[in-house]
Order: sequence, then structure tokens, then C-alpha cells
Amino acid sequence: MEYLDLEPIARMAGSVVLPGSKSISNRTLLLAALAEGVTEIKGLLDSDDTRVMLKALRHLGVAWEWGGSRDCRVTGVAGRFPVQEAELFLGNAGTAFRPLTAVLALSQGRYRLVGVPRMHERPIGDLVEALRQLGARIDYLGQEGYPPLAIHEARLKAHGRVRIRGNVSSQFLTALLMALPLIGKTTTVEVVGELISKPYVEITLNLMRRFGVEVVRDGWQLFRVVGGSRYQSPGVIHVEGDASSASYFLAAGAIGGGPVRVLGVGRDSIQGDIRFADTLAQMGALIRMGPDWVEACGPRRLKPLDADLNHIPDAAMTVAVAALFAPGTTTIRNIGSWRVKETDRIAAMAAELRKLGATVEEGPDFLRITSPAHGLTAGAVIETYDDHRMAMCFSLVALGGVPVRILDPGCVAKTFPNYFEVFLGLRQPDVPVIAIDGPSASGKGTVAQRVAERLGFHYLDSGALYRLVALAALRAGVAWDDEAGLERLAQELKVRFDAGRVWLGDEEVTDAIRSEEVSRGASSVAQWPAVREALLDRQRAFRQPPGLVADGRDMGSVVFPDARVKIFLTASPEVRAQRRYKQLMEKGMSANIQTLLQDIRARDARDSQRSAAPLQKCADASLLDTSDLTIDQAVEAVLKQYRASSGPGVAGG
Ligand SMILES: Nc1ncnc2c1ncn2[C@@H]1O[C@H](COP(=O)(O)OP(=O)(O)O)[C@@H](O)[C@H]1O
Ligand SMILES: Nc1ccn([C@H]2C[C@H](O)[C@@H](COP(=O)(O)OP(=O)(O)O)O2)c(=O)n1
Repeated sequence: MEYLDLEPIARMAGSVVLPGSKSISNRTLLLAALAEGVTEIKGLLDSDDTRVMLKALRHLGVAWEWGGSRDCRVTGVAGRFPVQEAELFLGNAGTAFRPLTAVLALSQGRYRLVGVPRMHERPIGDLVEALRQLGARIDYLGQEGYPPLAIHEARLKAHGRVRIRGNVSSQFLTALLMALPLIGKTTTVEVVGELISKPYVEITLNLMRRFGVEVVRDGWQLFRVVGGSRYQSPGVIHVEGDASSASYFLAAGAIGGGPVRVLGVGRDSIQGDIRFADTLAQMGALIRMGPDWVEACGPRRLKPLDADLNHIPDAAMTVAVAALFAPGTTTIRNIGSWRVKETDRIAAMAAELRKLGATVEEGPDFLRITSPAHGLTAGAVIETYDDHRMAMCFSLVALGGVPVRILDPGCVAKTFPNYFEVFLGLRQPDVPVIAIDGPSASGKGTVAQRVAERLGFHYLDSGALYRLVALAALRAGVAWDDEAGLERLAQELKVRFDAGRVWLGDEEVTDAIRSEEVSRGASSVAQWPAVREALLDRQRAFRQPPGLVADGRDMGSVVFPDARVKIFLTASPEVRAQRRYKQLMEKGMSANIQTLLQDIRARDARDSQRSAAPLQKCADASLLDTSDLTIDQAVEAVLKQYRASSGPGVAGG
């Protein structure tokens, strides 16, 4: 396919099972091949770059077979490849080229390593230089310092020390370290200059450890592989999902409303790019993380950023495109390694972002991106430079309300063959949300219900959920400070809302949850993060066509950060106490106005001072003070804002 046209996408939500990590897959394949024993690799990435590695290993006499679609069984050669003379074609796969260069250079055979033309423009001199210090004999077949390479048999020196530069690509150090156990003697590696992309070296050390080789490390300057270290198969090894690939979906959640959940990486990940989630959070996304999943949703309009992203060089590309959705100027620093990746990514990124109307300043190792002031340019034709990440990043443009054409979309096969199918599978029709937050008795419930009726929308009274947890706690004798107990109640809550009435299990509790005792209890249980988390998905499930009006404390800030309209409804404490008094009298309940006022003040304080989702007006909400308004006037004011609200996905400032 020459190009792929993406139509504007209204909203993104759903979950994605990530393909295996490229970095982990190719390292694991090589270590499994070198190890003693058979390794079952579960969750292996099946893509161009891993096929390059698999093919090379087969050429070298390593036996492997695919099991299920993501499982591969490799029979290790215990440190010595059966084939001692071969020519290997390694495409544009850096994760195959560099480590194989190192391993073969220390393998006593005759090999030729070649790649695609771009591979021959990507430097390898620092690695070759280091290997030569160990006695390896390597010739450049083309330009000095670049592939293709010829490797000859050599008598290795066991002088125990080797120096390598760390500031061009961390893959050189990775490659050297993975090869060192082949020497059999203790060797110390000294990194010269600043080591970049350190998290990738951590992946290497972690995987070597799983294969039985412990690298002793002193800071990021000295690494020692002890003599006699040998790779041993761990038996079964699981490959995590690809954290760099996760970045596109997490960004889609933040820009397209969300929530979008990726399965396969999370808190326990060993990949550095998992930290992209923090960067996205700095840009205004709301992130939730489990041991092996991450979820993002967001306000669509992000906040610009000025950050050193050396630690997440690949996912940083996603930040560059997300900058289109952050009114203002975003600066991405310390990304010099982009210049020697699949393409010169700094130049490529700058050129393509400009096509969308952004102003871009390009430095030797930074990019400064100012988002277009009046929305993205429609119909841009995006070059992808045979770079999978360029293609994947720029798919996000479709969330900006404009169509976009991606040239050579097939280049994603390098790491994610069915990327576009998975990406488009997250498309959702837009379901508008009107979020009404505010303090107790400001009139949220009354106004929200009437607005919902007028528009024919669904209605969520989120406070009722906290009240139900409080009532359930009273019934079950769970204390207000027992967070785990309250969390369990919140998870298991059996509730039903129907025509303004509420059931807890089989019992109707419409009035019971309005008692002052339950009101106080609700405010207490709402302080616990675990309780709030337990109620989150339940609240989001209310978002159904044609739309939703939701009232509470954190509807606009946490539950529906992409709400079309956000209102902060308030009234003076005295007015609110009066209203509550009248309400209770009408229900035939007893009340004292002074007590109510005190209660309202205490509850305001508790709701606004708690650390989890405190009650406060978010920056993008508009304030509506109803102290001097009738109910009808308040309802009209909200409807007016809704009618005036623009559609979703408007990028720029
Ligand atoms: N301008 C107004 N806007 C909203 N509610 C009002 C207004 N004036 C009086 N009320 C009354 O205030 C009372 C409290 O409103 P409610 O919706 O229960 O508040 P909340 O949900 O914010 O606690 C209701 O009886 C409502 O009829
Ligand atoms: N989204 C929400 C909704 C309510 N809460 C808390 C705050 C309140 O103290 C209780 C009860 O909320 P509710 O909206 O029913 O209370 P009021 O009618 O405003 O008095 O729950 C919350 O923390 N987050």
C-alpha cells in the first residue's frame, strides 16, 4: 500500500494487548541462542526486526521453532555457533546488527554482516573499536566506521580491560556486554563519556541476569563480566509488551478522551519507555497503572512541556506529535541519538510537524515545537522515511479533527505489523459529557437532572455511589478509617438506579442515603483513594449515547476529563444551608439550620482538603454561582454553554 488515509476520529477508548517488546525480544533470542539448554520464549514479538534476528540465528546453525503465534522455542548452542562462515543480511535492525557484530567478533569464525542502505549510514565505529581492543579482527567493507563489516578469526587478548564510548548509542555497550561471556576471562568495560539511554542498558543487564550472568556495575562508568560466566537457559521466559508501542495508545487516550488501556506493560516493567506515562501525565493526562497495564485518559487539550527526554528516546517521538495538541511551545531536549536512528528523526519530525501548521525549531539535539494557533492543517501528506515510529506517531493527527494521509504505512511492520488495525479499533463515536461539580447543596443534582431531561441524556449522581458505600459500611459495621474494608464494599456494591430511585441489593434506599449520618459518612469514605479507584469504572460506564450529565466533585477533573462542558456550580454556604433545610423539611425530616451550616462548612473543608481528587474548580471549568439564580436560570445557563461548546478533538490553541 502506498498510503493510508485516516479520517478525523471523534474519540478513542478501549484496550489493546501490546505486541512483545522489540528490545527484549531480540536480546532474549540472542541470549537463548548462546545459552546452554532449551528456552521457551513466551510473548515474542513477530515483526521484521525479530525475523531478521531469527533468520540470522538459523544461518548460524541455531535451531528454533515458533509455537503459538507469539511463542518460540530456541535450542541454545552453549556459546559456540555451529556455522563458522556465513554472510548475514540484517536489514535495518539495529537490535540485531550491533549485538551480532559483537558476538560474532568474539566467535572465531568468518562472517560478513550487511544491511539496507540506511543501516550502512548508521555508525558502528565505537563498537568495532572496542572489539579490536580485545583482539577482534573486523574490516569495514564500505565506509570507515560504518557497516557492512567483515569479521575474521582472531586470537583474543585477555588483558581484561576495554574502553567504549557511550554517547552515540547505548546499543554499543549492550552489544559488548552480551558478547563478553564468550571470552571466558574477567573483563572490565569502561564507558568513556556520558552514557546515553541508560534504561536500555538496564534491560540488557536484567536479561543477562535471567540467563545466569551477573554484570557487576559501578555507577554507569564501569561494568565487569567475571571469567567463567556462562549463559544458562532459564527454561521459560516471558517477553513484556512493547513500552514504546504503548506510547501511541496512551497518547491516543489522552488526546482522544479515553480511557485507553494497554495490556502487557505496567508498574513492573523493565523497559525505560514506561516512563513515557509520567511525561504524558505532566502534559495533563490522567494515568492509572497496574503491575502489567497502564491506562490513560485526558482532557484532549494538553499542556506544553520543556523536558530532557534522553531516558525515553523512542517514546519521545510521541511527545513531539502530542505537542500539536498542547497550545503553546513544547521543547524536547537531549535527543541527539535521534540523528542516527532509522532516519534522522530530528529532521524528519521537524519537516512533518511543519506540514500540520506547527512552528518548529530544530537544534543539534533538541526540538522546539509551537502548536498551530488555529487548529491543524487539514489533509497533510506525511512522509514516513521508512521509519515505523514516524508512521505510528503521526496516526495521532487524526484525533485533531482533520484527515491525514500517511505514506508507506507498511513500514510499521518493523515492530508492529498490524498497528493501524489495532489503532483504528479504538475509535468510538463521541458521547458528550456535561460535568457538573461543586460543593454540597449548591444545586448540582437538581440542575444536572433537569439538563439531562431537556437533552434526553443519561444522568449520573456520583455522590449517590459514595453515599451507598457509606450506607453499606454502616450496615456491615465497617469503620470509616478501614480503607481496605471500604474498598471491598465499593467493589462489590450491588446497586441499581431507576427513575430517580436507588436500590442497594433488594432494598430501596432512595431516602436512607440522604440522612445526615450517611452524608457525613459519604464524605469520610470519599477521602480514601482506594474507594475512589474502585468506583471509577462504574462511573465511566454511565457514558452511553446520546450523552451524559454527571454531577459530583471530580466529574470534570478525574472521571470525565474530556467532558464537553465542565461547570463548577456553587452558592454561598448560607444559601446552601437554607436550601438543604428546606429540602429536609419537605421530606418530613428534622433539621436545624445552624447545624446544617456547620456541617456544610466542615464538609466543604474535608472535600476540598483531601489529597485524593479534592473538590476544586479545574482550570477548564466555568464557574456558575447560583446564590441569586432560580433553578430555571441555572439550567438555562448550563444548556447555553452546551450549545456553544465546539465539537471534540480541536487541536491547537
Ligand atoms: N438556583 C438553584 N439551583 C439549584 N438548586 C436550587 C436553586 N435554588 C434552590 N435550589 C434547591 O437547592 C436544593 C439543593 O440542591 P441539590 O441538587 O440537592 O444540591 P447538590 O446536589 O449540589 O447537593 C434543592 O432542593 C434545590 O431545589
Ligand atoms: N464525585 C464525587 C461525588 C461525591 N463525593 C463525596 C463528597 C460528599 O461529601 C459525598 C456525597 O456527595 P453528594 O453529591 O451526594 O453530596 P451533596 O448532595 O452535595 O451533599 O460524596 C465525592 O467525593 N466525589
